[in-house]
Amino acid sequence: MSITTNATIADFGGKLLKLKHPSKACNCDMAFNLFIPSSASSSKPAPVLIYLAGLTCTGDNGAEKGFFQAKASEKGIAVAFPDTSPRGMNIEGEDESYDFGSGAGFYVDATKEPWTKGYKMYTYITEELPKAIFSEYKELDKERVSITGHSMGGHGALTLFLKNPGMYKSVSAFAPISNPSNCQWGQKAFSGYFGEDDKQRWSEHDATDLLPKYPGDTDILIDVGTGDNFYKQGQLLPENLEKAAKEAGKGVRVNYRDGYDHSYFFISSFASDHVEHAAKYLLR
Ligand SMILES: N[C@@H](CCC(=O)N[C@@H](CSC=O)C(=O)NCC(=O)O)C(=O)O
Repeated sequence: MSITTNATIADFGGKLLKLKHPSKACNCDMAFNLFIPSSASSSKPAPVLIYLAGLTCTGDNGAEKGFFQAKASEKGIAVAFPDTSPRGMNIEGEDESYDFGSGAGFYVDATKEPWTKGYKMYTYITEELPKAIFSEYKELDKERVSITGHSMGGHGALTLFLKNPGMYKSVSAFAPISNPSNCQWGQKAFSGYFGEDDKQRWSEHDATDLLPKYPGDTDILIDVGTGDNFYKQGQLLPENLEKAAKEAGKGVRVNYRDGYDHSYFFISSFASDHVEHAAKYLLR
């Protein structure tokens, strides 16, 4: 699987690569960004933190506005910033709304036509992208991977971690969609990608349902802004995840950040805390 380098940008002592590769899962070329710290080498490979972005985003948003690289460079951690959906599938309705279709893959494998044609972001993030990255970049360590994400990407980070015990060393999230089966964004996405009636599958991609079933302890870090309009509208529902954690005796720490909104100003303000959280597990 070949990766094309479209740009190499000096960044916090390391390099930010703008990349593209053919994806079988998504049935199209997928772009992504990859930050490699200067400390990474084939004899001392760097661990990787995956950052999953939210609705309307590409792999550029986190790389250009998230401010992860400062702390990642200091800690010697690489950061991968994938896209949020396949692109250009020519499916009717694909570009009609910001919260479904292009830019809104929800990190699931669609089971409902016509979305099965390429909306396989779960397989892409858990299998295909890591395979491509680790076969190309010997300076990165495939045994040490953590995951984080924002909003829809926070949902992705939490569910991929909880569905795959051992795949990721740690998880954290910024303003995650924490209980998608019970909010408008999640209901629209799951109805479209899985069908309205397949509630079992909805539950298999819902962090609040998955957490109690996770084998073992968790140490999940979440930040949410109290000025976040999507939080106020009930799209995020972190309290439901906290309640599930309390009942199941799992570790989830939600920091409610006074006055912060849903934007990259919020993400960049707390990005270093999330890299530190990943570092605790990636570097031990
Ligand atoms: N256009 C939409 C709002 C879209 C939006 O706010 N997207 C967020 C993620 S929301 C959850 O996944 C985002 O990260 N946007 C990109 C950015 O650079 O800020 C609307 O009008 O409501």
